[in-house]
Amino acid sequence: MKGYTVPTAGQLVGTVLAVQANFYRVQLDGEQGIGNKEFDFIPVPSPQYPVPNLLCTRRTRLKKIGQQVMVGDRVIVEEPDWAGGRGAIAEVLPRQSELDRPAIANVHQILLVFAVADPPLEPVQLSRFLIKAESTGVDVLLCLNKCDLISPQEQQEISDHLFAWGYKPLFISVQNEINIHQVDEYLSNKVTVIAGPSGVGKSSLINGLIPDVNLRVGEVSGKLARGRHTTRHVELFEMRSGGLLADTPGFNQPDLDSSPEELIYYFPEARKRLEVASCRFSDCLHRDEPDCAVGSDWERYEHYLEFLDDMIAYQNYLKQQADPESTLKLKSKGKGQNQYEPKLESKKYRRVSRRVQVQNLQDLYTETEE
Ligand SMILES: Nc1nc2c(ncn2[C@@H]2O[C@H](COP(=O)(O)OP(=O)(O)OP(=O)(O)O)[C@@H](O)[C@H]2O)c(=O)[nH]1
Ligand SMILES: [Zn+2]
Repeated sequence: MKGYTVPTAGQLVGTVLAVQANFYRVQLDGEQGIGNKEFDFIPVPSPQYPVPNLLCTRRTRLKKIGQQVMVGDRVIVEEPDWAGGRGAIAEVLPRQSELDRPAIANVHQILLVFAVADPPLEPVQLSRFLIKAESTGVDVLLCLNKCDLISPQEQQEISDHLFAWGYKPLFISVQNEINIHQVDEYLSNKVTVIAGPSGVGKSSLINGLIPDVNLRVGEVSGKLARGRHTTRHVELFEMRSGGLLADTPGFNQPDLDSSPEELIYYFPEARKRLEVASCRFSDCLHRDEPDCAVGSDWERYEHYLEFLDDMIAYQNYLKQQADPESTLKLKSKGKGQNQYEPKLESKKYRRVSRRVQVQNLQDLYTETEE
């Protein structure tokens, strides 16, 4: 082992990879010494942490001003203790973006993974995930796994549909190692969140991208930031390519909870039309209004109408809830579909209450870290 050198010039900047009890695991930037052969810091890189990380506390000053530190945050680290692998976070740099589920700052892109077969590709479900991803405002990458299960013709058909939707999917096969290097390339030096329904091969893919992550494919436990009590745990994993990857807690149908007016902008093919023309009415919902610039002659129009109905129903529900005279209650029919029924007793909105529960856990988690 070589001696360790402490960089003198400039500040130490790094990225928060995980929050553990009262500590923040910070990966220091390459130019600060990590990855730079002149420096050979302790702790020594391990297969689990290819780049040495510092376990940091949060400066009292940050606590006083109520500055939270979240996974993905870019931070300035002071008082590095290289031998002990410790440091202190002195400052949080301004966030470029902030996702709430999972709670990660500065995400560059969402990698949406679906399978072309087994489970079958369901257009409405894919659309729903795409809409949810688009609504975050970060870039969306679409990977279609298990391409070993379909013919080139079938692949072409899917590709044509998705092109009409405004996407250019990358067909991959984790099993046959098709285009995996391409995924690695897309993710290199970026912060990516992976999402997608169950069984499409996310864990298998992550296994291939992250060294020694030891995911047990097809099992419930041992998964990357997933499983029974891991929904609130968020962590960025270091990829061979230098990128950082976070998994999302498993969910099959993401909630569409933005406002109905925004929905159209989450469809790239419709958004394109609105970039070159305007509807007659500024509050046009693009259903049957006269002189609508969006129109109905596009493949996903039916999806749009379905999601719009969901969102309007959800908004009405929220209004009803605010009204103490409310007589409606929401019943989830599963698969993201909701139904409003006369309220028998004053119960809380189930889906919201579940989310509130998770949020409370998250708050609790953050609080205990203070
Ligand atoms: N044919 C084929 N099967 C694959 C491929 N990739 C993964 N699988 C299989 O698909 C099944 C599901 O894979 P997982 O990696 O557990 O899927 P997941 O998306 O993580 O699923 P959840 O953990 O439920 O969210 C496993 O049996 C894999 O072996 C592929 O490229 N081709
Ligand atoms: Zn319109």
